Parts: sequence; C-alpha cells; structure tokens
Amino acid sequence: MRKIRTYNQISSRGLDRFSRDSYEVGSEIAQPEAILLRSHKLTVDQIPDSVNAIARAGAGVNNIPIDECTHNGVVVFNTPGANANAVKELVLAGLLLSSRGICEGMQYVQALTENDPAILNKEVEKGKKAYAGVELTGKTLGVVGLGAIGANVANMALELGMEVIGYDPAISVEAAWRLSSDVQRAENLGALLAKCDYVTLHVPAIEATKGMINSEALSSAKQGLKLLNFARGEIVDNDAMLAALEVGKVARYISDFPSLELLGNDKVSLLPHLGASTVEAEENCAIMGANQLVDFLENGNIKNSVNFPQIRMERTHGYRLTFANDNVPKVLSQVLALLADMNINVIDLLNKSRNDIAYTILDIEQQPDAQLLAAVAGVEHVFHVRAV
Ligand SMILES: NC(=O)c1ccc[n+]([C@@H]2O[C@H](COP(=O)([O-])OP(=O)(O)OC[C@H]3O[C@@H](n4cnc5c(N)ncnc54)[C@H](O)[C@@H]3O)[C@@H](O)[C@H]2O)c1
Ligand SMILES: O=C(O)[C@H](O)COP(=O)(O)O
Repeated sequence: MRKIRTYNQISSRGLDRFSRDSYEVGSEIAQPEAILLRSHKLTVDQIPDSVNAIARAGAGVNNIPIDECTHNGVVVFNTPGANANAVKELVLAGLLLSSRGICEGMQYVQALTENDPAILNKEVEKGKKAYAGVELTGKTLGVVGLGAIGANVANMALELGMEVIGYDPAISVEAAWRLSSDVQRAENLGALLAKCDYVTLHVPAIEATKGMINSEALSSAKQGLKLLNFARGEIVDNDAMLAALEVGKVARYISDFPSLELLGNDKVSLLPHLGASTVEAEENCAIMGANQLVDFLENGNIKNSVNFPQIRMERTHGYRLTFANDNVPKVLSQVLALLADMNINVIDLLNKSRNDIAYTILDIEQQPDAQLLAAVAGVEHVFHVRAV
C-alpha cells in the first residue's frame, strides 16, 4: 500500500482519487510516501525520508521548505489556477466593501430597536446618508501580479467598466495570453500606485515581494487609495500601512490575513483567509493535487511542480526507474554506461532539467533490483533514485 499523509481539511473529491486498494490516506499516517496539504506550515522534521513528493492543494507554497525538499529529491507540486476564480470573486466583494458602506450600514440597521414600521423606515432613510459610497465604474484599478488570479481580476474589472493597470515584471507567456489587451502596463510599482484608486495584490510571498508595500511604496500612492490584499500578509508592511491609514493616504485596507496590529482599526477590514474557501475551489485544488501525486507516484511523471522540471513519458512494456541529479555534464552517460555494463537494455528515456537539477525517466527491460538502484544512486551527483 502507498501511504499519503494529509494536513488540513482536504476535499473528499480529491481524496477519492487515491484508490482504496492501493492507497492508505489520512492525517495520522506514519512514514508516508507523499504529503497532501493546504496552508499547514510544514517543517523539515515533518518530512521523513520516506517522502518522495508533497502536493499543495492551492497556489502559495511559502508554507513548505522548498529548498530542503529540492536538496533531498522531494518533488513539490501546487495547483495553479485551481482556486483563481474563488479569489477573483472575493476581490470583487473587497472592491465593493471598500467602496460602499456595506458592513457599517448593516451594523447600523441591526442596531435599530424601533417597533413602529413607519418610524423604522424614517430612521433607515435618515441614516443611510452616512453610508453612501462611490461606484467602481470609471475608477482605476492596479493589479500587482498578473498570474492566474491577477489576470482574472484584471479582466473582471474591465467588465465592470474600470480602467486597469497591471504590473508584473515576470509575467509568463500563458498569463500574458489570458490577459485582455485593454490592461495597461505599469513600468514599476510606484508608477502603478501613483495612478490607481484601488490596488489589488496577487503576487507570491517570496523574498522580492515581502514588504513590497512599504512606506516608500505608499508614499507614491494616490491620496485615499483602497488596497486589497488577498495574496499574503507579509507582502504589506503593517506599520507602514497603519501610518498611511492614519494620514488618509490609504482610505481602506482589505486583507485576507489578520494580524494583531491590524485588529480593531476601523479602516481595516479583515477576513479569515477565505480567498480559496469555496466548495468549487477546494474540490478543484484537491483533485488536481491528488491527480498529480498519483501520476508521479505511479509513473514518475511531473506536472505543476515548483522545484522540478515538467516531464511526462508514456509507459512502455518495461520497468521504470527515475533519478534526480545535479544538473552537470556526464551524469546520464555514466548511468547509461552502468546499465550497459550490467547488460540491461534501455527501452526509452526522457531527461529534463530545471535550474540546478535534472530528472530522468528510464524504462528498462529488467526489473530494477536493490543492487541496480544502489549502483545508480552511487553515481556522482545523483541524489535521488526510485523504482516506479
Ligand atoms: N487568499 C487566498 O486564499 C489565496 C488563494 C490563492 C492564492 N493566494 C495567493 O496569491 C498568490 C498568487 O496566486 P496565483 O494563483 O495568481 O499565482 P501565479 O503564480 O499564477 O501568479 C503570480 C504572479 O505574480 C507575479 N510576480 C512575481 N513576483 C512579482 C513581483 N515582484 N511584482 C509583480 N509581480 C510579480 C508572477 O510573475 C506571476 O505572474 C499565491 O502565491 C498565494 O500567495 C491567496
Ligand atoms: O495559496 C493559496 O492557494 C491560498 O492561500 C489558499 O489557502 P487554503 O487552501 O489554506 O485556503
């Protein structure tokens, strides 16, 4: 039986992808071959040597120690785009919440104690002026990060009649294809902030983005900016944000990532990390993550990994082994020479690389035994070998 250790609540539609005959899946499993999780902050000591793969049912992988995984040959997957629509819809709610007195108006109505319908109606009509807002149509939205979510948000905002300016220095070709040509391009973050009434963040939490919304960035913002953060808390410097709210530079901060210093500020609206919490997104992410794990564990194929190359080879009639190595010359030729010396015929092979690592799928005539696996593992620069 293959063992999968789960963390967090994973949709049963995804867990059903692991056939009961071949997989044992649960949150108490010891020595798993793979881990399937959502936002659980995974520590190195929670990744035993038995683990070959980790799937994040979601987009952000800042809760996984990627470098250590790569070093140990552990393939890390995420599920790009699987929850993008859910986040886009909540961004729409965020835009409306920051524009109209929706929550405040609801609180006002809820606090009314009047029993007479006519007087109640009078109070409603008298009170509403305190909660008037502005419309989105005609305003300018800045979208920082134009990947799966950002592109969806940008296109949606155009349909709402907003002007849209995007900033993404590392935009992928696929993301650029998804984006409407009506989205204007900002050369840098400061230029975007200077022109926008609303800014929404959709970048991953990486070194380059942590604290990118700091006092310097906010100083270039238009007075009265409404900032939406459905990306990660650490992308915004909260002290700088509180100072900008104090002087009205930022009129409203909507964030999916509560933190102590933000609690209780009436210009800040906090949600409990709800961006991807829809039935549909949870199912999409769990199904995609589980499918990727199954294909990797059973065939060695890799799709949507954040640390290993994309690779897929059709099964042949032979036996399969896979290995990962430092991306340096002569490793593959040494493994092939070793097979030749052992008189083992190769049926098919595929080799791909990504940055510093290479990964090979090799179909051979003979079932790989412990001696062969140890011999491949012994080739200099090979750091992970698996019979699949
Ligand atoms: N609130 C939630 O529940 C929720 C749900 C899904 C994703 N997220 C967060 O949103 C992030 C984005 O998700 P996605 O699915 O769109 O990911 P994605 O990988 O499709 O898109 C991220 C984009 O950010 C761009 N980018 C990277 N560095 C940048 C920088 N310095 N400046 C501007 N752009 C930069 C990348 O080029 C890419 O196009 C995730 O990493 C995650 O942290 C949050
Ligand atoms: O990065 C993501 O996909 C989101 O933050 C969703 O996280 P969750 O799966 O824990 O809701």
